[in-house]
Amino acid sequence: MTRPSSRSGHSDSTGTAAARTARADSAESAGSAESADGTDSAHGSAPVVVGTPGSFARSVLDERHPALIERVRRAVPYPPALQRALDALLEEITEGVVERLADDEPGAERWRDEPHYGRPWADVPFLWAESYFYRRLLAALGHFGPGPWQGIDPFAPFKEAELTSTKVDDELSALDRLPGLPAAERDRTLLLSSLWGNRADLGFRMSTGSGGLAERVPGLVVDDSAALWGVLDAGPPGTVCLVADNAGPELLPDLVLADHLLGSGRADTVVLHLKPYPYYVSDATTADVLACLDRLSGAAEPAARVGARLRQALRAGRLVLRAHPFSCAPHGYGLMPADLRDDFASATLTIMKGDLNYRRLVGDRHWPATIAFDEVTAYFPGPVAALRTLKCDVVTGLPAGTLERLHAEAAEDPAGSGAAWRTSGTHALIQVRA
Ligand SMILES: O=P(O)(O)OC[C@@]1(O)O[C@H](CO)[C@@H](O)[C@@H]1O
Repeated sequence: MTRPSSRSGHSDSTGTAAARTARADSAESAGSAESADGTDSAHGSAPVVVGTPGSFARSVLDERHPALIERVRRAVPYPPALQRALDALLEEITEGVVERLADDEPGAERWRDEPHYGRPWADVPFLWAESYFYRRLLAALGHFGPGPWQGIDPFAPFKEAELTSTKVDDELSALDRLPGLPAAERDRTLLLSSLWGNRADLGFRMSTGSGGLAERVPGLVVDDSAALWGVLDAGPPGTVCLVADNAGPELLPDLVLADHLLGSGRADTVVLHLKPYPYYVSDATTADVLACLDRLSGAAEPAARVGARLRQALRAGRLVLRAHPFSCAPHGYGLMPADLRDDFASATLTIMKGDLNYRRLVGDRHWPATIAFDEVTAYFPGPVAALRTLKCDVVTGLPAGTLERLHAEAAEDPAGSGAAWRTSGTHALIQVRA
């Protein structure tokens, strides 16, 4: 069942978007350390990712976005007027320049002063272009209404197919092996399940050999998990902010991890940050959390018990859902508004899930892969961890030896593109700045 998501748009509580972007751009053009996304670095700022010909970003703009329009068109029987709006968007992103939202589009005023209109989509910051593409797609499909398509999630068919697959039942049944594990192994298993869930395949299987977690560990290029638990165990339980990424196969292990943090005394409150509207195809909204709770409650034990505890935690205010408009903003967290900054500053730890949140956390830039994670997250107002499978060019905090090994492996792989480890989802990282 697809629950209509709430009506909202990208609000900007730090003055107009243009003022922020102009300030950041001028800072960047002045060569100061502050970058267009607010991330500071002693190294100054690396080049912002744009759709350079032949780049991964360009393949997303030229191939993935047009393909997504066709997937959405096939999955939902939209009427002729919305089909025509999809046609117009497809033509614009493949042959045109960035156009404004229509003046009568709900929330258009928050995008009006952005500085990228009239430029080719490939020339503007990739993070901005992707975010704006999804906002334009929802506009084309009447998501913000008024009208019969208001609140309809165009990606619901894809999310539903993932969540109802029998593979999820198999994975959830593996939870029955958790109670028998030593506490430290339970911690590790649930953390790795949440991490690899970002690869959109549940990782509860604790067994080695069958593609279980042990087999995936070689793809872990940075593992700061000990530091993560160290932050959580350093004092009395407080608030953990879990910034969610994808729904279904990623959100389920994220929710199980949240239940574990609450149940093992690592957190007295978990604030689950969601998207206020459908975004990047599978990003999780409140409707997706409710669908996951239904899925858990309908599964065999112990998954059903986890679902019941999470429902109780929601009712008791120990699990809090948050859908801040900035979660769908086309900027890095370096430009986050004050209220969101306060959330993260007051948390024992903020856990950022997934590739997009990583890009927004460190800054969507071609950083040297070995630049310290602490350095590019120095602006962040509290302890922060990233759990992410690598699905784009941006990476930081790699030990030099690891980078050399990855380059050597890529060079030996005749089929490889030389940088597949950066974008294929086969590698992952757990990074912490305490
Ligand atoms: O945040 P997620 O879901 O882990 O990954 C999202 C993402 O990898 O998909 C896009 C390519 O389609 C990237 O630009 C973006 O970072």
